Amino acid sequence: MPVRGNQFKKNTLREDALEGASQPFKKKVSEKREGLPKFNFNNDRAIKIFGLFLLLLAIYFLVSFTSYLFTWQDDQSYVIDANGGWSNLFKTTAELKSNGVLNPNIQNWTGKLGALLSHQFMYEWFGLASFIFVFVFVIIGYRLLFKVKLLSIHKTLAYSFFLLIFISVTLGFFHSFIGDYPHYIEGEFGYFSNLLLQAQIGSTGAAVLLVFAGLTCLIIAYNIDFKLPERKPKPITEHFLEDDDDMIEDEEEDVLEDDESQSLEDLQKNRLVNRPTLTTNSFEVENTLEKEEPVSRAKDDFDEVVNNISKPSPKIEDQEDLALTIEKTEEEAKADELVEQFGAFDPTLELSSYKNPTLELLEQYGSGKISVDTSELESNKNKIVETLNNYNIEIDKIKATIGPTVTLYEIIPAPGVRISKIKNLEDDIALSLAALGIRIIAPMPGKGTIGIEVPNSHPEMVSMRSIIATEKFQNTTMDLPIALGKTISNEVFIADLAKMPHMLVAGATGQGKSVGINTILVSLLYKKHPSQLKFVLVDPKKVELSLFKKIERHFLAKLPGEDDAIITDTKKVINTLNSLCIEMDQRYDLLKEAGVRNLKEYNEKFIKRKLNPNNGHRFLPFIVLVIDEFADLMMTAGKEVETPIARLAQLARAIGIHLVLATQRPSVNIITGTIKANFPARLAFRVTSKIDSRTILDSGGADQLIGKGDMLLSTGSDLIRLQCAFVDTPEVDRVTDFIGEQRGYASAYELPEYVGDDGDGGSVKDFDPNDRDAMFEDAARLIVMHQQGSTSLIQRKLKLGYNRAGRIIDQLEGAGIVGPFEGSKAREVLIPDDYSLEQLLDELNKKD
Ligand SMILES: Nc1ncnc2c1ncn2[C@@H]1O[C@H](COP(=O)(O)OP(=O)(O)OP(=O)(O)O)[C@@H](O)[C@H]1O
Repeated sequence: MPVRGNQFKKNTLREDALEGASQPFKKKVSEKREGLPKFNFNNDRAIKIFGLFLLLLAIYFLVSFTSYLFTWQDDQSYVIDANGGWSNLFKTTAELKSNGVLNPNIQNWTGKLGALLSHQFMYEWFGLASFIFVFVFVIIGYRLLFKVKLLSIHKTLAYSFFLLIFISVTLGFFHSFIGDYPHYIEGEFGYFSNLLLQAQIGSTGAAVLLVFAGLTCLIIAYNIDFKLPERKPKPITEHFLEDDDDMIEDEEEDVLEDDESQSLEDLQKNRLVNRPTLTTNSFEVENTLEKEEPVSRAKDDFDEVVNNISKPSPKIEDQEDLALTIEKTEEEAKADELVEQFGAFDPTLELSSYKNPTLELLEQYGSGKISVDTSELESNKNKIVETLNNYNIEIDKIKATIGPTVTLYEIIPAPGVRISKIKNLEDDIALSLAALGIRIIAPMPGKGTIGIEVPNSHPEMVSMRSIIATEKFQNTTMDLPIALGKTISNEVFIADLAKMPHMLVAGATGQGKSVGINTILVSLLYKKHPSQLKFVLVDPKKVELSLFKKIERHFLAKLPGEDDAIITDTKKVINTLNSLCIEMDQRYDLLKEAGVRNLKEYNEKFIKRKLNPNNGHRFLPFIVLVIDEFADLMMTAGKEVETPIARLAQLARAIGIHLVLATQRPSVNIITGTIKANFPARLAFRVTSKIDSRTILDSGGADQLIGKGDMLLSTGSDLIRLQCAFVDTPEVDRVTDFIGEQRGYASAYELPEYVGDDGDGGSVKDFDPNDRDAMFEDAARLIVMHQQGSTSLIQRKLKLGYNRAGRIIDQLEGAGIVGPFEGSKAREVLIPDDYSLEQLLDELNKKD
């Protein structure tokens, strides 16, 4: 039975492994876990306790049933129904005696309860087949307590149920030939079932039925073949046959003797070859747990199976079975074997105890119901009709859709009225309705109507909580769902940032832009696991995004060696953007190697263990770059910022890097043509001029919004008016606290290092022996010892980050210790042994 690695690697071990590693963190957690744990079914502890209970119950049943085989006669007068049965459990000796119990001193090794239980199961129910219950309890209990799958629970239950009945009835069948009374061999169930069967179909019928049931079960379980013995071709002469047989026997004996002479040695060798695979298996599993590295864990799994696969597979003996077998490539076979052994790779396993923020952290503002009274609707309708009539525009029909901030009046003009005429009267209509924020949509896309949006006199706030709580959000299958708010017809609006794939956000100061960005970030935090998503946050104002600092070890990405995960300095922004470009290029290389087109396919392949982590493959989280005040950056750095942003926006879609740029000043020198062209999704809060609205949306309208989260979302073709979900700073604070207090990764997600134009970037040609990494020699020895030029080996054994290990391998290449990068294969090791390596290292040291 293969060991299910993923099961081994569940919480318990990991948390133990962590104990030594991060004391301060542990302290925090224990502080948090004051009070008694809640017991619900999902509670891991409750499951373990239940598992333990089942295992102990199995032992109790086993002892009680076994003891029953020897003591049933002594205890019989106590357990039989005629003398009280189960009710005897609580009776005193005197009462028992008066009930006719001959021997109140119970002989069963598990006491009165055991005697009653075993009588119930063995005599009254299923006889000897009752031992199956012990087996079932062990399988389930073991699984729940140790999280190790001995057998499939479904199959165990199904087969046990069948066997319980089958064995009981079969034993009853045979017992019926010896005696005509129920016995603990088959139990009353087996006995009476048999009586019934024999009465209906006779002994022969019952026998046939039992054989049929038994064989059917075997066929279902093992798909056994029924083959008649083959007739051997007739020998030509008897004499020849005898000689031949002798010859064959002699030969076989020789072979056997030879075998014996070899056998001990061979056996030992075989054991040496085969055993370590198994022991490494369990050992490595634990080891990787301590290291907490999902990539190296997957890699160890991979290595093992490569070992296993290279072992000769058992010979196919039955040549005549012409069943069609579909050949799998070696890669696929490897992947299948890995999945079979360890289960699919689970990126969330490293932080398996991570909990998404709860709904209670968010505030419920307002009643959640829209309150627009009919008099307001009526008066607005009359004003619209009057105004239009003043301009000789006849209306056929008018209907209102009430939204949280505005009400949409849809008008069907009388035949012959030109739509452009109404559009031209926009300002006049707004004036006569005396309301700010009127927007005329003529015509309504997809409908033959004209829309007039009129703000409600009492706008309803849309709280983030009310959106997050909806089924639509909870059940969404979007990759990066952002709960933007509600539409004009009061429907929850959720967009997928992964599909957008980048977004420009603009709005004058105080109109809800910062709230909008928080809404986007919080939505994603409610939906994603830290292993699936990383934010790169740029906040030149230094205050807006500072709350997210707390989730650095969970959700933030930063440059290696940086202290602050939230970037406020322009120079660092440029480095980060370029670093993201490198990450993008690396991801493209990985995708190319994996032969897939996008991040989703890549990760699916990785999860199915079809990609070898030895070749640098890793689970790729989405990266969302948020720049809060883009205008500031463009003013100070211009092209230096624009170029990488444009590159990322153009190319990063497939590899899961998405950009959200926000600006107060949506002028053309900030939102340049290049940037605009690559940001099809634009979100506009109220802006101060029509020109600004055109810059951001390519149309007017944003200047006529009413502020406070009233916004327009343009997704290329559509323009949708939305009321942004409101999330206040204290709520964001609570959400980030909730996440920050949980166990996180050792550090933020490390982006590739970007050295800038003047740096050397660790290139081979620039290898300088004086500028070697401190771990250079250790890495060299490791590589030569293993004769395997792999970055991940260095990463794993020396416990280094990916980037540093990558730099060291480049330096090793520069020093001539490993060969150049060879795509999917590990690099060639150019130094054959330790001795040659030490000589080379000496030489390098002399050059210092
Ligand atoms: N979705 C919303 N629903 C209700 N009120 C909102 C909403 N968004 C913003 N507001 C109100 O508007 C105020 C200003 O919002 P916010 O701080 O987001 O503006 P801003 O555009 O980011 O301003 P600045 O650019 O100066 O930071 C908030 O304090 C809140 O009172």
